[in-house]
Amino acid sequence: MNGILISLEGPDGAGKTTVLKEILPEIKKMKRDIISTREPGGVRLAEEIRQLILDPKNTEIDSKTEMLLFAAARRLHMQEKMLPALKAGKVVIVDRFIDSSVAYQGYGRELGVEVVDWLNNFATDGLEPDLTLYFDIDTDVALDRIMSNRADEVNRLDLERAEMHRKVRQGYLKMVEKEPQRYVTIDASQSVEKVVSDTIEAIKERFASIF
Ligand SMILES: Nc1ncnc2c1ncn2[C@@H]1O[C@H](COP(=O)(O)OP(=O)(O)O)[C@@H](O)[C@H]1O
Ligand SMILES: Cc1cn([C@H]2C[C@H](O)[C@@H](COP(=O)(O)OP(=O)(O)O)O2)c(=O)[nH]c1=O
Repeated sequence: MNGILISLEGPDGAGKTTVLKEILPEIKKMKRDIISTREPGGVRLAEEIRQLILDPKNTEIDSKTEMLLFAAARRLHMQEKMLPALKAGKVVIVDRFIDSSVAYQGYGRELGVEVVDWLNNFATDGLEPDLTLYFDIDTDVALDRIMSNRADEVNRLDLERAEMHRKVRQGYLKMVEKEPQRYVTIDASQSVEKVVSDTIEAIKERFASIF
C-alpha cells in the first residue's frame, strides 16, 4: 500500500471541517490524487450509522453501543473507500479517524484506552495515519463557537456536558505526548486564515517530496 493517510483530529468546534474545505485547492496541487472523507460516515451505510449515532432523540445509545457503532462505521468506511484509495496510491484526508474513538469513547466516556485501542485495531486491521493534524483549542472557546455559530445543527455529542469535552481535550493532549512523531499540533484558536496556512505548511513540510 503506497498511499498516504492524513487524519484531522480535535475537539468539536476546533474548525477541522472549515479548514479541510479551505486547504483542498492547495493540497490538490500535490503530485498524487487526493480524496477527502469523514468519520463517522464516508460511505452509504456508514452515513446511516452516523445518523443513528448523532440523532439527539437516540438517548438509549449507551457508551458501549456508541463505541461499537463507531467501530462498525469505521470498518465499512475503511473497506469500501479508504483502503481502495490507499492501494491506488492516493492521498486520503479524513476528518476524524481512530483517535476520535480514543479521545471521545476512551477518555471522554471513560471506556479506557486499552479497550478502544483493541477495537480500533480490530476494525481497521491496524491501519494508522501517516500524519495526524491535531487542532488544539480551549474547551470553552470551542463550545462557544458551536453554540454561537452552529446552533441549528447541534448534535447529540455536541450536547454533552462541558466536563466530557474537557476530558476529550485532555485525552488528545495525552495521545500527542505519547506518540509525538505521528502528530503535528495546530493552534486552532487563531484566525481561520492562520489555521489554514499552518495546516498547509505542516502537510508540505511532512510530504515535501510530493509537492
Ligand atoms: N479559526 C476560527 N475562528 C473562529 N471561528 C471558527 C474558526 N474555525 C471555525 N470556526 C467556526 O466554528 C464553528 C465550528 O467549526 P467546524 O469547522 O464545524 O469545527 P469542527 O469540524 O472541528 O467541529 C463553525 O461555525 C465555524 O464557522
Ligand atoms: C469518529 C468519531 C467521532 N466521534 C464524535 C465526535 C463528534 O462529536 C461527532 C461527529 O460529529 P461531527 O458533526 O462530524 O463533529 P465535528 O464537525 O466536530 O467533526 O462524533 C466519536 O465520539 N468517536 C469517533 O470515533
